[in-house]
Parts: sequence; structure tokens; C-alpha cells
Amino acid sequence: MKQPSLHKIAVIGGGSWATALVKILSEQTGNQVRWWLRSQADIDHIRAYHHNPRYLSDVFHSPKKVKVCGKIKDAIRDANYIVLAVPAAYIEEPLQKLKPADFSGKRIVSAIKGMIPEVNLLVTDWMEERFEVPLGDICVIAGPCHAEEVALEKQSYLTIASTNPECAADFAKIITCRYVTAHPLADLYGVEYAAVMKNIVALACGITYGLGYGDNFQAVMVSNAMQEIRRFVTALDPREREMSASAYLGDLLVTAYSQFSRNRLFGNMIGRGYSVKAAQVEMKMVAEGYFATKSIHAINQQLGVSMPITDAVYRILYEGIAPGLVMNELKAQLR
Ligand SMILES: NC(=O)c1ccc[n+]([C@@H]2O[C@H](COP(=O)([O-])OP(=O)(O)OC[C@H]3O[C@@H](n4cnc5c(N)ncnc54)[C@H](O)[C@@H]3O)[C@@H](O)[C@H]2O)c1
Ligand SMILES: O=P(O)(O)OC[C@H](O)CO
Repeated sequence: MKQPSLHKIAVIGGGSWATALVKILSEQTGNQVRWWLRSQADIDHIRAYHHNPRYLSDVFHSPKKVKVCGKIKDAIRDANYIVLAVPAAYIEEPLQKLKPADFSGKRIVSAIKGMIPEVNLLVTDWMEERFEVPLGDICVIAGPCHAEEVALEKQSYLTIASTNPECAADFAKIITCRYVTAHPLADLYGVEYAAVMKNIVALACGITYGLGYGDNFQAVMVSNAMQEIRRFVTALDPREREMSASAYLGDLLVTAYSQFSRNRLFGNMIGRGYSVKAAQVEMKMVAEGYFATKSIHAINQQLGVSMPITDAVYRILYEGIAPGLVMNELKAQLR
């Protein structure tokens, strides 16, 4: 696909990551962004005051570079890239009226670190199945990068993964800006599954902290989790991959340890005795790991990989077993 010099990029989503991506992508002179958000009130606010009232509200969005759209078709019509940044559990709704023809000739970029819960599919596979987008026209944005730090323009790194090296390299160039460096990688599935699974690990870390476990335990759990992710990803897509690279290990570490992690925060509330419902109500943001736990657990019913950490989180969140009891049993399985 020949790349134009002016990149028209549609960003779909109104949360923190979409807001950060709009900021990053509109930094480059050659990029024009059309931004779709679900809430009309938020759209009106951004048009009037040039910042998102709900997420990262200190970030200014230049009206010259960023056009806000209430209709998704207006956002994607002329776009050569469509960036999806809505949590996986809610991505179906904004896209439901679109047809495969609406995506034809466009590249799709998934910024989502989650799975479509009803069908247990990665977002890239789902886009291929549902909208007939060739896998070679899809890439994912991965790597340790919290929206909150992008808002502060702190140096961050992204990995753009695709089965098509050209697609990954092109978008890596487009998203690189003053404070974000992006590199391409050929391992689409490995990166995408690792990004989904690190959220489950962050839940586990949050739960154990909530229960009173400390840094020593967490370091062992994160090490074991890396091995668990490697076993699962290798069973699904066996190939040589450097799991200590930032797209895998780096992303796991930032989510497991950062003060900004949604998943860790959610887990922490569960560990401190909140019910799942209460934790969801309390959080203004979405913890993808909650949905991912069910999907990865379901996929593993067929694979049969040893996954003590995912199993532990599943038992707590979906079988209602007391976190203290489950983590006490997990203790015996870690090395
Ligand atoms: N926040 C980050 O730093 C970050 C970094 C990398 C990747 N991601 C990924 O980006 C994706 C978006 O996450 P986020 O952090 O921007 O989300 P968020 O938690 O900041 O915002 C929640 C988003 O979910 C939408 N939403 C909430 N409830 C909804 C509902 N019932 N129906 C429809 N939409 C609903 C909101 O409109 C909003 O867009 C996730 O897959 C996440 O894993 C986030
Ligand atoms: O760290 P979390 O749980 O907020 O997840 C957000 C991103 O995936 C971090 O790269």
C-alpha cells in the first residue's frame, strides 16, 4: 500500500489512551486527526475548550490538527489509518453499523490490550473476521506506555507489531514524536497476547498487595507470570521471541508496579475486600484484565497450559472464592 505524505488518522475512543494517542499523533506536522467520542457532551466540550473534560483534561488539542466527530463514519471516511482505543468489551458498539466496505483500503491500528469477551478473540482476529480486514493491513500498539505519562510528555517507548513489516514500520514512523519513540516488530500474536495477559498479572499483584503481601512476593509472582505468559503464547504460536523485550516484559512491569495501573488498582480493591461490582463502580476507568481473565481461562481449557496465576485470578473474580484463600494456595506453586 503506497503511503501518502499527509496521514489522515481516525482515533476511536474517548478514554485516557485515546486522549493520549490524539495528543501523540497530532504532534507530527504530517498528521491530521479525526477523533470520534461516544459522548456528545464531551464532543461539545472539546470543540469549545479543546480538552477532554473527563480524561487527561490538562492536555490541549489544537483545533487546527484535531477535528472532533460525533459520527463514526465522518471520522473514518477519508482516513488512511483507523486507531481503535476503546476497551475491547465495548468496541463492538461503536462499530456495529459499519460494513467491511467502510474499512476497505485503510489500515487498522489496535491500541486495545484486551479481547472481545463474547467470542474470546484478539481484536486483530476479530477485525479480520468481522470486517474482512486483511491481517497484513492491521497492526497493534504495544509497549509500556501509560496515558498519564504521555500527558506529561515523559519519554516513552512503543512497539508497533504486525504480520506485515511494512505496515508496522510505517505506523511506527507516524506515531513517533518528541517524547515517544516507536519501533516495529513482526510478532503480532505474541505481543497482543502478552499485552492482554499482563493485565491479569497486574490484577494478581493488586490483590496480593491488598491482602498485605509485599515487594518480595510480588517480584516472585511477576517472574513466574513472565514464564506463564511465555508458556501460553508459545503453545498458541510457537516461534523464537525475546520475551525480555519491552513489548513483553516492559509492559508487564509497568502495569504490575505503576501507580497509574488501572488493573493493579482494581485488584487492590478486590484484595482489600471490595466485591467485583463495588470495585467496578468505584473505578472511573476500565480494567481490561477483568474480561481478559475469563477469555484466557476459556482458551486455556483447550490448551491445558499450566497457568496458576491466571487460574487464581479467575477463581477470585468468577468463582467468588476468597482472595486470601486462593493466594495462600498460589503461594505453594510459585518458585
Ligand atoms: N490508559 C492507558 O494508559 C493505556 C495504555 C495502553 C493501552 N491501553 C488500552 O487502551 C484501551 C482503552 O483504555 P483506556 O485506558 O483509554 O480506558 P479508560 O479506562 O481511560 O476509559 C474508559 C473508556 O471506556 C469507555 N466505556 C466505559 N464504559 C463503557 C460502556 N459501558 N460502553 C461503552 N464504552 C464504555 C469510555 O467511554 C472510555 O472511552 C484499553 O484496551 C487499554 O488496555 C490503555
Ligand atoms: O497499566 P494499566 O492496567 O492501566 O493498563 C494500561 C496499559 O496497558 C499500560 O501499557
